Amino acid sequence: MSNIQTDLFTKSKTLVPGGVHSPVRSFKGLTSTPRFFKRAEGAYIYDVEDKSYVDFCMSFGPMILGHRNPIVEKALQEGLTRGWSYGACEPYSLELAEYLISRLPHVEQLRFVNSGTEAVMTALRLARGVTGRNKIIKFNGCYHGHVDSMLIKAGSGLAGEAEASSAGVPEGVAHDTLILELGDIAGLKQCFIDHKDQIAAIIIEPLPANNGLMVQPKEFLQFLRDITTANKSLLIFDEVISGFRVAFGGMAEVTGIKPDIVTLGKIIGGGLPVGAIGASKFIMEHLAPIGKVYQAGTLSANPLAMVGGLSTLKQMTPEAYKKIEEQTKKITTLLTNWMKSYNNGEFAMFQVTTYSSLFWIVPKDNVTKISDIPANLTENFNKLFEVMLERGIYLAPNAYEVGFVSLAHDDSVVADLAKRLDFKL
Ligand SMILES: Cc1ncc(COP(=O)(O)O)c(C=O)c1O
Ligand SMILES: NCC(=O)CCC(=O)O
Repeated sequence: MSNIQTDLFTKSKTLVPGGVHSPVRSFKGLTSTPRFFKRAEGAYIYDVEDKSYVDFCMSFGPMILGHRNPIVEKALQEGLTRGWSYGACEPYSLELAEYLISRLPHVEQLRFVNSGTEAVMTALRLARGVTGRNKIIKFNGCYHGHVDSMLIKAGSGLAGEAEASSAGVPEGVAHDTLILELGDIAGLKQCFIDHKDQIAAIIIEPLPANNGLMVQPKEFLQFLRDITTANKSLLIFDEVISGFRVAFGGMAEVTGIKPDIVTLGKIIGGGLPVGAIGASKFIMEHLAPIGKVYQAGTLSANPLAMVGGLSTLKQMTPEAYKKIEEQTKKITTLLTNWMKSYNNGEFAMFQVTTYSSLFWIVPKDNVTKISDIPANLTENFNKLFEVMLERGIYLAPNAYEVGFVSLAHDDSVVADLAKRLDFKL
């Protein structure tokens, strides 16, 4: 590692806590220090010394077309000439809203915010406002952004920690979050008995992808739908990662299960800061200015972000989804075979769990809940990560984060990946 990178990190640590603006960038537990990147293009990201990396972090998901997609870039350049924030009504959010609503059968209205975290924060307040109840059920290992009440047994940067919960969350807030294990049907039934008429909503990542990739059986999601309906509680699908990633309509489309409220983010901004809450007109009209649930934002529905989102989504055709899944298969097969043969089987314990264009490198198959995750995951992942980094392959720097493939990961990138791994295709 060169001094240029370590010097930047040293400087960064004097200016920013831990040297990072988000903990999952920090290379915690790794031998190397964070790479500082100066530009990105297609499937590649380039550090300040101009070393290229095949990027499988892809900004943690939004860049489904790859970096600097020319159509998005042109739309953004045109957008810039119109000014980039008005704090007033504009037509660009209507176009994006119309595009989304016409394709999401469970959404009649939506509201744009600036991040997935804001979307979840609003969804929870809305669920409470609609039902007049306070308690929310969340699942161990699911991450819903850095909302106080959701930072209890959360995933992402808290995954794998003994407590997996944040300091600074008042007891009163935590009291209203009920934590269950994924798949625990008996526990859920009991919970609805113990807290009769108090549960506002169940929130779940219908494809949990923040504690590794813990694919849930459809029957479990259907059970959540049924038990919430039976108890007049709401079902919130947090599709910040899975929305427009696994299919245009996310896991709601894949499973045919309709949530009452959906939270969106990442891809719907195409790499600019956007989140959204969507639901029926009845639920959404509980929001101010019509309803009594307050929600607001200076930069909400930022015109440039709206244009970034729409120009991204318009390129996600059924063929595009087919293509990205084909490329993911090629990449994960290559990685699996390489790991089997590398250095006398040093990484042979790993396999690659894949769902659509997401993947997770893990020493076990069929992980559906936290207790299935092998204890040796981080130790082995950290070794693998360093080898990959050295060879110019950038995974998210944490064993519990998933890998993201983009449409820019074409066959030439797959061939280059093989070359970087010294692996014959
Ligand atoms: C499922 C899920 N919900 C919410 C969030 C929070 O989104 P943001 O980081 O944009 O605040 C994330 C972020 O990774 C997420 O994966
Ligand atoms: N899977 C977790 C994230 O995407 C969050 C990224 C961040 O908080 O920086």
